Amino acid sequence: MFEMLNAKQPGVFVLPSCEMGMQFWKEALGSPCYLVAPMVDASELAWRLLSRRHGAHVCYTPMLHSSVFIRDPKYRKEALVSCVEDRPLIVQFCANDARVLLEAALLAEPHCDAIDINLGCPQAIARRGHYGAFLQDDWPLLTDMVSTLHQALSVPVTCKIRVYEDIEHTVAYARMLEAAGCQMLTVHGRTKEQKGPLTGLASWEHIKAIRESVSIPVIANGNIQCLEDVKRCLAETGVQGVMSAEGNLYNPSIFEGHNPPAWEVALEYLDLAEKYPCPTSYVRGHLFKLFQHCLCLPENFELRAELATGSDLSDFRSTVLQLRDCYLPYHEGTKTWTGDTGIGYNLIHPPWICQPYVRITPEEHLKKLVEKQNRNADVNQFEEESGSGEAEKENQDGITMKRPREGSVESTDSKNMSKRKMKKLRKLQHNPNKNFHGRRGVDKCVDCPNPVGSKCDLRLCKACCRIKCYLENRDCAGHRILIKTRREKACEQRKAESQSDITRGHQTVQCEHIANKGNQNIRLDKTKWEHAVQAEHASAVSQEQYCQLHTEQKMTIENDDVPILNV
Ligand SMILES: Cc1cc2nc3c(=O)[nH]c(=O)nc-3n(C[C@H](O)[C@H](O)[C@H](O)COP(=O)(O)O)c2cc1C
Repeated sequence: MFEMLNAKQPGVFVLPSCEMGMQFWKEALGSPCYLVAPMVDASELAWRLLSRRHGAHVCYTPMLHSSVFIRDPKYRKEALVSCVEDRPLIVQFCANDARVLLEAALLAEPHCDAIDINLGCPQAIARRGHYGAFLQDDWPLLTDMVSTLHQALSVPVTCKIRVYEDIEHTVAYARMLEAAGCQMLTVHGRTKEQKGPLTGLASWEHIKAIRESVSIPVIANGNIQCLEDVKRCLAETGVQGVMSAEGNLYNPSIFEGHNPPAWEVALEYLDLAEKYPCPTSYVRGHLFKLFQHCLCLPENFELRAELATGSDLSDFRSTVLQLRDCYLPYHEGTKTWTGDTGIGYNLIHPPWICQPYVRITPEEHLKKLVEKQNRNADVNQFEEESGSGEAEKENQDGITMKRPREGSVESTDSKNMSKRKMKKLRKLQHNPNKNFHGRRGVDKCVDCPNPVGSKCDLRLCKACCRIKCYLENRDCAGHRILIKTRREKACEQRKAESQSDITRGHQTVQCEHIANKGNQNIRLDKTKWEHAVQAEHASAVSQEQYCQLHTEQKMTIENDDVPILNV
């Protein structure tokens, strides 16, 4: 057998990393086939233990931030809670610096069986932080990170990746990681563009191609909703194991091939969460997923609100027990379930049974979007013709705006707000926390039942205060809301710039380019946006100002998730 020198213990010979990988999968992990994915806010200790009781062989921690992990002992303590039953355990980090990652991994290695690097996160936050799937084209950096861990750690380093569209390129990527010292590779068979409503199906073809080209163990991820999918995936791709995320969240017994009533696993989970506490938001998130179909039924809207506002485990337990009391007679057959959920789609099982969450396909999503746009266009045309509701008008800057209905949030001072902010404000205005009935010693906000900000002169909660400040152009020192100050600052800056007539003609062209995009959120190239943030204090920078200040720079208008400049 081929052997090589061990850098950690000179004079000792070790297996090459590919063979170490197989040995690691067999001996340290116990030849696992069923793996529970790393999941932010969801694969916490209590959930991992529940999943292990129901067939999971290996679990991952949620993704941890390597740089925060090394500098913040509190984060470290809270992020890495485990116990003896919680093995084999893989700790996942995101990172973009080999030294920082190594420092974090050295702190975590005594508590786990391997360190995983997240190379699959496709979210905007990963783009901004430069980690996850946004590192997939920086092969020298990845080689550095993987090889640094491989040489210095006493536990193996593993990676979780997404695929490229091109199979050959994907295979080359996997081989590069293997050569750098990665000892197990989890392949999520979707590209980094396949996310949110465009998630679609994962490609097992890509996973199979990787499996056939590397010698380290490969774990398949994507399209796993039930045990039949697991078996099919193992047979079709030849991988060593299969990882589930959403399938596991909606049915923690997925690997047992069992679909239990939701209250059974929910009560078991609540017991575990009592023993191994975690933030209530995680518990609430799990219960919402377990009872997703029941909570969509109109007769359960009150229980749904109860779950949304529950503040401790006893509140959650009470909601679960009420749901159980409601559906147990149907489950036991003493009452007859008609099978009509009235929620507009068909379920494989009755709604109280844990079952997969089936997303609409990207094609359906796009079709719906087009239909919605057409409907909106019809409404706008009707309103314009009849002179009612929203119609388009031009503001002083020549930007086309929707004319708002009177009395709505938009009606007062909306031209400075982005669509996203408007949506948030509208939501807050219409959905204050109606279930807050006041806590002892805490006054209610003047405008809604939420608790008042203790330092707010207006006697409002933060959400209402922000709305008031937007509408009345004011600041709130207590809530540290600086709307008036920022607007004034922006105004002064604009005035100063309009006095300067350098490259005036060029500026006009650029401004038109921006203005022609209407009052939509315009997505700008990240580095330029960051430059704008640093140089001109983002919140005070409008698109127009940005444009004036950067006339020479060619702006990229992207169609992807990057920070948004608010007008
Ligand atoms: C709630 C949630 C949190 C996630 N957090 C992480 C994470 O921390 N690290 C990671 O690599 N992937 C994360 N993912 C992605 C999953 O690990 C997995 O790759 C993806 O959901 C596809 O698997 P599935 O089809 O079984 O859901 C997360 C997914 C979900 C649903």
